[in-house]
Amino acid sequence: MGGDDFHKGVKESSNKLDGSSLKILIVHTRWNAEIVNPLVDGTKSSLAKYGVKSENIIIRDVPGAYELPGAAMKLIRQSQQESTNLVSNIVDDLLSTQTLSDKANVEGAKSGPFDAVICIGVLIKGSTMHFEYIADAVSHGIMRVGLDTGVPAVFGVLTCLTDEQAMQRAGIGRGEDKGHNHGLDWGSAAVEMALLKL
Ligand SMILES: Nc1c(NC[C@H](O)[C@H](O)[C@H](O)CO)[nH]c(=O)[nH]c1=O
Ligand SMILES: CC(=O)[C@@H](O)COP(=O)(O)O
Repeated sequence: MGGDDFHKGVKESSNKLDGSSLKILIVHTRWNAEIVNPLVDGTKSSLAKYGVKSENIIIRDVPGAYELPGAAMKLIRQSQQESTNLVSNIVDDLLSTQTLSDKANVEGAKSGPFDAVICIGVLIKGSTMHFEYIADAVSHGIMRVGLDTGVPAVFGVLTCLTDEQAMQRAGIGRGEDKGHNHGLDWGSAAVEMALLKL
């Protein structure tokens, strides 16, 4: 597989997606950084293409893929708690004399909870069953993050049998055909799911 084969099933939304109001979390691994970093770059460029402001893209890193679901859950819960605290502060101010805008007005980055999370990592099969167990746990874990928090969670973890397979899917293949950077698809999926409504 190569070239256009990778995203045969990926279809951009037919709707015009405006991500300018969104706050997106990216959690990526430090394992296989030489492949993960291009995937993060592809994701960021896709988010920018849909209007997501750079100050509203929050990026954190973890050791490996196994840490992705826990980190995403922890950071989303923190953002939701901060949002709750902000609302209660505003209510307190409504009861006092302070103006609402003094509290609600946050310079720069958008405050409040994340609108989507993108978990990025690269698993490459070794000589034991470690790969299978991590891949299974991480895919179910990231699904749990989305379902338990209500924040759309994009599965940005490559599960590859060889380095070249991973490099191709990060758009940095060794041959003439560099492949397709799947981060481009993960960014658009995050924006589309963040904006999904009735
Ligand atoms: N082999 C790979 C790992 N292994 C490390 C685990 O993800 C985890 O960090 C460790 O077991 C401690 O909990 N991680 C990757 O992201 N990619 C690999 O290929
Ligand atoms: C995905 C992995 O954990 C894998 O790279 C570890 O390699 P091994 O199975 O040879 O220990």
